[in-house]
Amino acid sequence: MIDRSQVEDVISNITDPYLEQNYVEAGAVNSIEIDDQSITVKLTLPYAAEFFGGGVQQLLQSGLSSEFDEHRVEVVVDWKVEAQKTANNLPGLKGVKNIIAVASGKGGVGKSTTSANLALALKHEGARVGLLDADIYGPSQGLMLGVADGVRPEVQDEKFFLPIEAHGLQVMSMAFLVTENTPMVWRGPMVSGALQQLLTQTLWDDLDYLVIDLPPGTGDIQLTLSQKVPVTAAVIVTTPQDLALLDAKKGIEMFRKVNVPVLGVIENMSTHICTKCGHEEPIFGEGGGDRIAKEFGTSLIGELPLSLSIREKADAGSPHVADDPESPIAMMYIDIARRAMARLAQQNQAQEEMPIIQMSDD
Ligand SMILES: Nc1ncnc2c1ncn2[C@@H]1O[C@H](COP(=O)(O)OP(=O)(O)OP(=O)(O)O)[C@@H](O)[C@H]1O
Repeated sequence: MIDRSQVEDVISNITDPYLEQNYVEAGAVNSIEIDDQSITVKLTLPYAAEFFGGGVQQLLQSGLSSEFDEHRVEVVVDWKVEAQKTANNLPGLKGVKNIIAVASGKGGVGKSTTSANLALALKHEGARVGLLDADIYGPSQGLMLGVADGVRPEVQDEKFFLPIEAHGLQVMSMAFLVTENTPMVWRGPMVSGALQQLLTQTLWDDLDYLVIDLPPGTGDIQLTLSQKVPVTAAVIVTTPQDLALLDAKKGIEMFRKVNVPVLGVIENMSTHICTKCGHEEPIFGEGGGDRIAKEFGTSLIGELPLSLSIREKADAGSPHVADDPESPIAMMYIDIARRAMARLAQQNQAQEEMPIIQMSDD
């Protein structure tokens, strides 16, 4: 009779590319049932994996079937996103399991485009996702997600906003509340107050992830927001130029200072792909994102090319992942989303593994 440890041995030879752990050490094995004729393994991945889960199932199925060829092997893979601890143990937000803040050291690096595509990529894998445009100085998510001009969120009980649905995301933006005729002059404290109101007075409906597109920069506003908003973790968007990298470093340092875990760095406009011949060239230099990530003890979770279609699709209100989810560029965003989800899922694990420092009086 086969015993459980033999089955676990086979499973522990298979490493999840996003968790970078095998499925036994990742704690993903739910149950193993063995009898004379059959082996049934149930796995629960800690990140949304509507598509990727199928590949994992096949890998395990073939691995186990070839090892135990006298048995009928059945592998079932599902997924569940758990709420992770919030940074600084702030009370979480109703209806939201995890908040991912997307930040950049400076403006114009593609933070908003990346946030939109990242949110859509999380949704593509089956997660329930919200997107909060906190880029109060230049809110662009409404346009990018094709929300028609003049659309306003419904108000419930004279107190709560219902987020606007766009491409399957629950979206909220200050741009939905003001008109071109009522421009706002924001001062620091007003920004964080308004943003907190947007966050807490929106009725988010059972979200696995809320992506927050933060205002660019690493000044007081961003610092206050990172301390007051119950974020789970942050990602930093940068471009490969030296100056942008320098600012990205400041971003990482800022989150460190306020104890917000950084899931990693996304390098945008990494290379240029020629629309005529398809040749790919690193016009802004190579490997910068990777270097700063390593220098600051985090990692590069993805690179995106400078691509005309990324800009065109975003400008047209239908970002790449929504418009062409099977394309190589959409796959890059989806890959980044999976890596971010996997890192996030490992937050509590990492915290649990941290040594507890005992203080004594003597
Ligand atoms: N990978 C890319 N390839 C081509 N164009 C891109 C890419 N990423 C973003 N863009 C374009 O670059 C411009 C700036 O992008 P975006 O608004 O997302 O930047 P941002 O960092 O959010 O800017 P800000 O901080 O000023 O709000 C947009 O026109 C967008 O379509």
